Amino acid sequence: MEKQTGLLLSHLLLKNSVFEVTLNCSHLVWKDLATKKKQTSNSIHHTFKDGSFKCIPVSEIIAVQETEVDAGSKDDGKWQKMSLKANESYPFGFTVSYVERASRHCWRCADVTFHCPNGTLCLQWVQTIQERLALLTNRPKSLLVYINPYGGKRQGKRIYEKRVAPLFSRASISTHVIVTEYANHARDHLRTTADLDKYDGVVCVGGDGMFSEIVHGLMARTQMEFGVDPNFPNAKLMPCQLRIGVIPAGSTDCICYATMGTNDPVTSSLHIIIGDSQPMDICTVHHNNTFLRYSVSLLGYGFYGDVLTDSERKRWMGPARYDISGFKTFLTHHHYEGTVSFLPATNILGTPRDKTRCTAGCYICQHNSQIHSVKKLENKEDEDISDSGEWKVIRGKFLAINAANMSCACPRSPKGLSPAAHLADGTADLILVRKCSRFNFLRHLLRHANKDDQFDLTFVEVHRVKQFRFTPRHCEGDSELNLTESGKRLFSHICKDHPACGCSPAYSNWNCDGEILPHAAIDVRVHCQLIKLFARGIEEQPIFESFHTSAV
Ligand SMILES: Nc1ncnc2c1ncn2[C@@H]1O[C@H](COP(=O)(O)OP(=O)(O)OP(=O)(O)O)[C@@H](O)[C@H]1O
Repeated sequence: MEKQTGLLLSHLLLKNSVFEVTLNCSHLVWKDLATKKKQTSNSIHHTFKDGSFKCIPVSEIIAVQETEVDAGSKDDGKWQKMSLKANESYPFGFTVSYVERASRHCWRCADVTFHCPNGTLCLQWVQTIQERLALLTNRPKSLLVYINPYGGKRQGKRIYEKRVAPLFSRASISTHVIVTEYANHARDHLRTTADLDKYDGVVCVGGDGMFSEIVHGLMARTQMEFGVDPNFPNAKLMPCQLRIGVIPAGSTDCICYATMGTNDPVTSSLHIIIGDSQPMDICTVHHNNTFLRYSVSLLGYGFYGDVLTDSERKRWMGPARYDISGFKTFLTHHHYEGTVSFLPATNILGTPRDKTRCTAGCYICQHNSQIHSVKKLENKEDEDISDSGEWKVIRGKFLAINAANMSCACPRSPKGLSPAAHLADGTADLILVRKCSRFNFLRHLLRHANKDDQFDLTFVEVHRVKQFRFTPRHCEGDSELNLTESGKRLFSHICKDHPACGCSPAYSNWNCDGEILPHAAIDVRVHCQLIKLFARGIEEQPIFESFHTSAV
């Protein structure tokens, strides 16, 4: 065995074979000595699959610990077949737990147990790997965890206890767990009493609503600490320091799909453990210079507002309520009149019609956020916003007005509302679906799930924006309308209560990340990278296929 500048190289026993095991600053590699010759001549993928060669980044090692050699025989039947001689020659063992990629962006925690000829060597391996892990300062050591026991199928507590807590414990992460007792419990605790200095991150176990609670709590706390008044629409909001982890246990889990490509609790846990970091933009929503809410994923007026309003009355149905309310809202086919004004995002990379997607290490997010940072440093952030000449105004009748801060992909809509939207580029995609026939609207909706472009329709337009405003017609300074205002409001309620009525109500509600806003007239502004998640964006392909050759 040699140890040179942080590198270990040993011949260790793995199952029945002797492997050459090496550790350098960035990778742990093991090769079956018996098949080493074959590896150099054959396809590396083949040798990878048969277990005779493996290379893992140190950054994806979860933990390492000494192992009772006898324990190995319980794990793997093949071990028992090992010759007595080999067993006697390698009486010490250590187990490395690491991230392994499964299908559909899912990650698993895999274990490999190496057997050593002596205790000193075994200890040296364990200590050296632990030293390397200790150098990874991005990993959380202490987490504050909120569990919503009523999200989704009410499995939050069970998911955490059975699938997440054991992984945190294996990675030696300490946790303080709070099971929420009422809606907004987590938000209020974070905003006021939580001792945030004690933690390296906040984890929520629940759905998108629970994530939104955490964002609101952390954002409120951060702005309070820095003396920023969020009621001021042009306030320069301060970014939250603590990263947020999301363990999916909700109905839609849009945030997990957008940031990890799956809603698998183990995958989320592993992203948290290895300390991944994915910045995200946040929208502020104001009404008449009063702060209403933050939005992270979707703001939807018209169709998506009506679906949410209806589905909230059907909470008892569980996740099925979205399909039923969606179908019902589609049939009612209401349109809404109003004015949309927006500030297009200019001088940046990317458009909503791009074929490229926001993926792990997204170049567009990096590039555009740099432009934002430079403007911020030069205090020129508001230059384009104050230039009223750049604002565009569209007045009309709309079936839906959506602002997507991310693709909003989920199993119901695999491409998402805006497939090319970015998580952290400082913009949102504003999608306007004008009044059209029910058939045409169905064509648009169906295109969210097939290969056709949902924006390539005459009644649909999409704009990448930094800021937008919506004023429903009944709120516009129109004297004729003002006279009939109260009558229209009453009329709209009658229509909403009786969906069979053919006419459209005067106004819809805004669906803000699954919450109904109390006002239809809103001002929205995108803030670049205000929060960070324990995630890395969706990986395009299993990275082991690209890194293994250089690492060997
Ligand atoms: N103990 C609790 N009792 C009642 N409501 C709660 C509790 N804890 C959290 N909530 C609220 O429940 C709402 C829904 O929770 P959550 O987002 O976890 O699940 P969901 O709505 O089923 O999933 P999704 O948001 O992904 O559709 C949230 O808005 C949250 O504020």
